[in-house]
Amino acid sequence: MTPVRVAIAGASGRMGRMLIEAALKDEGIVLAAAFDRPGSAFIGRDAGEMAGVASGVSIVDDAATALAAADCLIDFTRPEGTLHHLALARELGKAAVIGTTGFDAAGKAAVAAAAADIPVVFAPNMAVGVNAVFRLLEVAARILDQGYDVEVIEAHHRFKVDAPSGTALRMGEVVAEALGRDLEACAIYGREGVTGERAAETIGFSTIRGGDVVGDHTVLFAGIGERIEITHKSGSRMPYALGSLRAARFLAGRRSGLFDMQDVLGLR
Ligand SMILES: NC(=O)C1=CN([C@@H]2O[C@H](COP(=O)(O)OP(=O)(O)OC[C@H]3O[C@@H](n4cnc5c(N)ncnc54)[C@H](OP(=O)(O)O)[C@@H]3O)[C@@H](O)[C@H]2O)C=CC1
Ligand SMILES: O=C(O)C1=N[C@H](C(=O)O)C[C@H](O)C1
Repeated sequence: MTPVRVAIAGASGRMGRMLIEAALKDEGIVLAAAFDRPGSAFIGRDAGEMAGVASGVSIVDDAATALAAADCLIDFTRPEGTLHHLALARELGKAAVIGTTGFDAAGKAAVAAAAADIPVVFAPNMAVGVNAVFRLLEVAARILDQGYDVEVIEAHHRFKVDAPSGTALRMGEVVAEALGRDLEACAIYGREGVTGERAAETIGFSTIRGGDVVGDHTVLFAGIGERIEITHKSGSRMPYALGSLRAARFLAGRRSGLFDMQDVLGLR
């Protein structure tokens, strides 16, 4: 199969570096370009430098030039950056894999609109294990639909800027959907003061931030006399990177459409 040429946004970021390392080891992928924001101290440096490899690809600051050299954008930056890069990908007719989290409703709608013209994988977590957990949660929620309080607890490193994590929110959506609830109406984000007793239909979210925690997620189903916890713990960012490259290969040859990792993994 022809290798997929990828352009990696946010090349010097935690995920950007991991994606570059993974792309350089993957025979089905060509690192066509890596880019960062204008003014970044990393512009002009070899993209493989941080992985200890000479890639021959310099980090550039011109997203359009980077995308022109590629088949697929891979973007783990911030919502405003991603939407800018996605608009360029749309103009140039390139595919996009988006891992960025923290979008508001308008941002999500903009991603969906772009997918009318180009193929897009948009997922808050690219790791295979987390996507397996989404399915386990569906099953658990259907069985534990009476008498169990649902709480989503997540922990991440001190540098993370959005909360709850995109993964925690998706876990809440999966459980809410399985229980026939509307997450927007039933979510409780943190508690403080005299809150009163817990309302049965709510889904609670708790966020921990500290140190270098890569990403831990637990969904707790708490009943009277027993508790069930479904937990995923990330020990490395590599599973996110490998899932993203799998997503880039999945998009090859597709003309348009909005997909997530459940599609990529054939779990629908
Ligand atoms: N879907 C998934 O599987 C995963 C998703 N994520 C998500 O990916 C995103 C990035 O995470 P992480 O790599 O840890 O973050 P980092 O802060 O380490 O990296 C972000 C990168 O994006 C760049 N950037 C920031 N803002 C903009 C902008 N407005 N325009 C262009 N580039 C920008 C940064 O450049 P600069 O340094 O100049 O600011 C940096 O290179 C987050 O939303 C996170 O939640 C993370 C892991 C897995
Ligand atoms: O910012 C991170 O690090 C992560 N973000 C994603 C999220 O918000 O769910 C995925 C993973 O948990 C790591």
